[in-house]
Amino acid sequence: MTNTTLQYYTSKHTNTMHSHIPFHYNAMTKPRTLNLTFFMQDIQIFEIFLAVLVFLLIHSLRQKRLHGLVVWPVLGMVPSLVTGLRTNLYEWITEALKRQNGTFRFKGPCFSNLNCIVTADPRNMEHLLKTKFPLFPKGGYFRNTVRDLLGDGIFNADDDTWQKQRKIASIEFHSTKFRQLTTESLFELVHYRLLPVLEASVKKSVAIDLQDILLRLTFDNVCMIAFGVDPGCLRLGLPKIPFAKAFEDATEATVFRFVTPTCVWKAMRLLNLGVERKLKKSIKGVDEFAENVIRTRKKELSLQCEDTKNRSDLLTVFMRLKDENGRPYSDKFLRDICVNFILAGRDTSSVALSWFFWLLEQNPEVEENILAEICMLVSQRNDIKREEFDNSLRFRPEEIKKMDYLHAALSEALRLYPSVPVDHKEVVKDDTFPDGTVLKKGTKVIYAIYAMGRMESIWGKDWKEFKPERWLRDGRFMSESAYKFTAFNGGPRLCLGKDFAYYQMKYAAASIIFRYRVKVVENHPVEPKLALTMYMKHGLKVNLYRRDVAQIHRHLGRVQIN
Ligand code: HEM
Repeated sequence: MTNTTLQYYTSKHTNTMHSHIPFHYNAMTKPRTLNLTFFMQDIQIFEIFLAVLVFLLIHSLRQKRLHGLVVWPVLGMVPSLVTGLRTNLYEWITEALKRQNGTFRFKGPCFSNLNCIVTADPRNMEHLLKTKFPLFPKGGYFRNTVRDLLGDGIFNADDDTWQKQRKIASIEFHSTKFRQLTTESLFELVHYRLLPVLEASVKKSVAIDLQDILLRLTFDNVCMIAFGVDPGCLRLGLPKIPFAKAFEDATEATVFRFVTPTCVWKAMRLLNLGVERKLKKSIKGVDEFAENVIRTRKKELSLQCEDTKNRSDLLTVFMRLKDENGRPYSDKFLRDICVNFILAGRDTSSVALSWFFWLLEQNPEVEENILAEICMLVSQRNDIKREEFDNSLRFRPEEIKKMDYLHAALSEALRLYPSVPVDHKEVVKDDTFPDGTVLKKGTKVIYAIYAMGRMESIWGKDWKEFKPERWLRDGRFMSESAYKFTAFNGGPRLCLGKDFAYYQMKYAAASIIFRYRVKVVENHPVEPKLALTMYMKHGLKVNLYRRDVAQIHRHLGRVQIN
């Protein structure tokens, strides 16, 4: 660079915005001249950098005002999402939705599969789940991502394949025989397995992971309903069960696909690498178990054993039926049906119960009210004396059904901590949401169930409070619109197991609360895990203490005893 050029730079910079920068030029010293040149170039780069930064800042603030989140060039909203992932993603979504009046468009990099509409607006929910139901199937993206594990089962199916399964399963779920199966299997599990495991921990004075124990309970229970087989996860010693482990690994590895670019996980599957290798292995474990049960059941059915005639589990029900061509359903289809029901009922009730017990500890007045309701109901029995109310008490189905306050408390826990925190649909035809959001064919829609339970516009100013009373009118449980309280989905795809889930949760909760006080271990961290279901990331470590009989009798004393 010549001196003239240098002078040009010098005068430009000293005369304009950088006149404040100290600058000494000595034409006799060549190396100094060079240093100076670089220094000046640095200043230019710095200027450009500063200008870009200011531009980005103004642009980002404008975008944030428009979209609720900062939109970066190329990366879109991904940097904000990373912040959410490092803290609590569900809270992050909730805050973004609150800023944007219930709906926002998430913009990811154009090459990613992250672009979607996120909503928590009840008007949109009704539109999505009921009014325009055919326009919003699960869609190809979801189906392809979970097909290896779920096949063509109810969770993963749309249109005719879904309708067929839904119809048969719905008839089955409402049949007397099935209700009998669910009540009896739960009774056995609670009294002969759950309570002995809990009592053992009390005797040894050791803390237990209540979430793990409840997961074992619901896993055994749903396997009895779907396959008619008890895997025996919930037993003293809490054994490792290969099928349960394979199922857990397979779901975790499948979830991983949602956060991996499609081409990447497909390449990994092809090359049998990493998580995909684990997924393949665990699906093999699930399949082997299913094949074995299906083979044995077929044999039993062909022999017309007396035992099989009374079976009302889903596998046996579907095995007795024929498809539209008059042929028995294939083994693969039977496997898909059972695996999907296990997924649906495996962890949803147990994680809901875990959050419920955690909330209960912070709201002792709610626990007292539940205990009072239980005592009031059992005191109405005319075949038992007050002195006989002890650990051996077993609730009757009609008593469980009448536990309105407990029902309300569980609904309140599900409002704040829904087992399925977010769900997804795909748009198959251009449409517009009632709130004016334009939806193009192929757009993914995420409905934020967790956020919906925390909207002041839906639940009022006291939305933060754990308040079962908000569900009660004159002491009776009053359900809320499925498009405001979306924990069980709504419309034609409303959770099929909702009634059973409430019965199961109420039975297990009442049986525990009647006998024990549940105390969370001091400083035990409680936060949600990122998964399809809202697990507690570190489980729920608790100590159990036998309930004081005097406390039970105090409640009983307040009600009329026969
Ligand atoms: C607290 C407990 C439960 C909650 C919060 C819950 C929630 C849900 C939700 C949100 C869906 C919609 C999922 C989707 O389509 O993406 C669903 C569907 C379903 N649930 Fe549940 N569920 C619970 C327990 C159960 C249980 C115990 C069973 C069965 C034993 C069950 C069976 C089903 C089935 C079969 C579907 C699919 C319905 C369809 O697509 O037509 N659920 N559930």
